[in-house]
Amino acid sequence: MHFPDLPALAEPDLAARVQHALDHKTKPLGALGRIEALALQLALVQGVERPVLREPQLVVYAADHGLSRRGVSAYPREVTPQMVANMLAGGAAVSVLARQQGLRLTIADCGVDAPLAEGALDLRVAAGTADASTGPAMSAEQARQALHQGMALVERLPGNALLLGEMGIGNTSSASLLMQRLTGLPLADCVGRGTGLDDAGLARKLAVLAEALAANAAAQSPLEVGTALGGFEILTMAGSVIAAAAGRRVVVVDGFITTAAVALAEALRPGVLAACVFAHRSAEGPHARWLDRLGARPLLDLDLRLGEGSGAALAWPLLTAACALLADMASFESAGVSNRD
Ligand SMILES: Cc1cc2ncn([C@H]3O[C@H](COP(=O)(O)O)[C@@H](O)[C@H]3O)c2cc1C
Ligand SMILES: O=C(O)c1cccnc1
Repeated sequence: MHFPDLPALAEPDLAARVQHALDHKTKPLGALGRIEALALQLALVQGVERPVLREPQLVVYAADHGLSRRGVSAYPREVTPQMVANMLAGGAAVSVLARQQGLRLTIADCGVDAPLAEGALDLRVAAGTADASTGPAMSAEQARQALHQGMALVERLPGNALLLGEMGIGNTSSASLLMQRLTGLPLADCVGRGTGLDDAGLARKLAVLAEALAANAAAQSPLEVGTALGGFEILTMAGSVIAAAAGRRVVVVDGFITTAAVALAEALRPGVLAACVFAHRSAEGPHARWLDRLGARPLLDLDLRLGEGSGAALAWPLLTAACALLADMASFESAGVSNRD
């Protein structure tokens, strides 16, 4: 499988110029804290001293999972198409936030187990994955198709920012399985309550996911692991992350499931992480641990555990603020403010 080359984002000269500009703004040195680091990252992603964010695209990647028939979620499988309809009708949390933040919202059906909803983008691979507790979730060909469609989608979208969202009952299970295989941590450290499982539900989820690991132990490479344990929405998203990073777009990562897509993308095409801004630390138990492993420091910590791209949308104004401050704040010199010695 061929993935595009990534631009070299670590340009020491550019980084030094942007840091110099930030250091000479009218504020105590470093006083805008992580907003300064964010501005620098956005400059490096775009390869310019003054990054400008244009036509941000929030894409919700939706699909069903064979595992959702095994009692791994607190909610039934039918919720996936129902929520897709709700998103398209404007009533989901992500619909409200996208509207409020001026983000264009695309609902990409990557493999929902229902007919294509009117208004959804058709990236359907199949009507849900196979049950990963008994074998691979998808075929190698399906994995390739999902990755390709994710890359092609980004190449068609305008703008220079991709905000990741997802919908798919059971997809915290797929994300947990990917986390286990990509980090090597014990399964129990990779599994959370998802939509709100109780203790008995969590124990059941753990047992089913242990079966899935055993059934797919032969998968070795990142592509094989994604094929065996992924979902169509997660692989499509991973393809989009690679294409976005290759095209110098910033990727705004949401919660646990989108982190799975980004971690898989990083395993497939090392370097994509440099283009990723992690919006928030999800309340899904293992998310904090995975972020640590990735060396990622999320912007927000709001106890969100929704997905859909809701956290990415909530963090969006911080990115636009970082660009505005870098572009428009006066320097000590231009404003005639005395700098420290
Ligand atoms: C009404 C509803 C709206 C949602 N929006 C996002 N999710 C989130 O919950 C699902 C993952 O959790 P699990 O693995 O436990 O099924 C995903 O669809 C995710 O986007 C929702 C879940 C529900 C029930
Ligand atoms: O962190 C997330 O994205 C998440 C957590 C629980 C359920 N759905 C999504």
